[in-house]
Amino acid sequence: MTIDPDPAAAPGPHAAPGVRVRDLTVVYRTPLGELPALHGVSLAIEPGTITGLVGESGSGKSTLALSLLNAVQPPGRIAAGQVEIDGLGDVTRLGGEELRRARGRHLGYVFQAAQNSLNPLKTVGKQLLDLGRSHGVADPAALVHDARLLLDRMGLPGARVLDSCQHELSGGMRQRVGIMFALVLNAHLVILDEPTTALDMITQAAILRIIREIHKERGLTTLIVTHDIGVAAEVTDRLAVMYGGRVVEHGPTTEVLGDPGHPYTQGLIRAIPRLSGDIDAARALPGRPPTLGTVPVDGCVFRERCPRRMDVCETGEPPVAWLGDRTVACHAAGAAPREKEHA
Ligand SMILES: Nc1ncnc2c1ncn2[C@@H]1O[C@H](COP(=O)(O)OP(=O)(O)OP(=O)(O)O)[C@@H](O)[C@H]1O
Repeated sequence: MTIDPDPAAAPGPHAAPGVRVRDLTVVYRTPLGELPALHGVSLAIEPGTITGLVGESGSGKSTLALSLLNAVQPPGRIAAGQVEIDGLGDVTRLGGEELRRARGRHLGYVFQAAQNSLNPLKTVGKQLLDLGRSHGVADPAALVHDARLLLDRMGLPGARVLDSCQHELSGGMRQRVGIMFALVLNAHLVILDEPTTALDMITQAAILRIIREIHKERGLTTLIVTHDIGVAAEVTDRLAVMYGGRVVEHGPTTEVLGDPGHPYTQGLIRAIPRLSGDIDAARALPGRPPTLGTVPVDGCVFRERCPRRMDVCETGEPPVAWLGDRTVACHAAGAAPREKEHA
């Protein structure tokens, strides 16, 4: 595919960008006032990796993913912090035309609601050409060719899908169309929010494999949001675990899942039968995750559900401790022998 040169495009065409999120706070306006969905989040996404964002519903995964595109919508807003992306700078300061061009060309994305985000009145092919035009693609035929190949690769009849409108496609087909749109402009930072939730297990496994292949072939940096630890285990190199608007653990996926350092990660893993190996050993995490209105203001946000709660957890925000290559935000991390997965 040929794309006109973009003077604002600083990174080399094949450079996988790194991302540094610093002290990011995002608030939503609620009847109780503005409340933080992300509270001082810092996270470094390494170039060339597939990073997974995991955590229960409401932990802030989608809000963080949207922040990387500076796409948090009212009643939400980025209240503090930066999102520094190699080649783009601090995207929280981008707006208007600069931001529009960054999305699509540099930042490919598919949001959670992608199954329903197509224009119902236009064929997929027409929408593809609109996308190409709005991003200055010089060779529309090559764009269509690339899109068809991507769709074929994901097990869809590419030519027919391009000629179809949204209502002619199943939820799983639409989801794959969304992934195609995220990849077709050759962006080097790709953000996929729950990319495979509408797919059956076999198709899901195939799509995850293809996402990984394309990630490698093109030298991408990829962020995948999922509530499914199995998906994260299958496809990611690194894992960031979120709870109550914080990243509580972050590191290589094999380490985070193999020897979780945060009591919340330990609980998440124990709750999954297929990783625990024994269905009887799977135990749901007691209690429920907090909502915006119930996240504790002081101390550790996880303490109400934590089996290792100490006095200091009531008042002190947990410091970030390094465990090898990993960060763990817990007062107890490293202080005592950790629970084993089946303990
Ligand atoms: N438009 C909004 N208005 C008010 N609160 C919101 C809005 N969007 C999200 N929130 C709140 O912000 C918090 C984080 O939501 P977010 O969608 O980022 O979490 P998530 O981990 O992606 O959840 P899920 O897995 O259910 O998508 C939640 O408490 C949610 O209720």
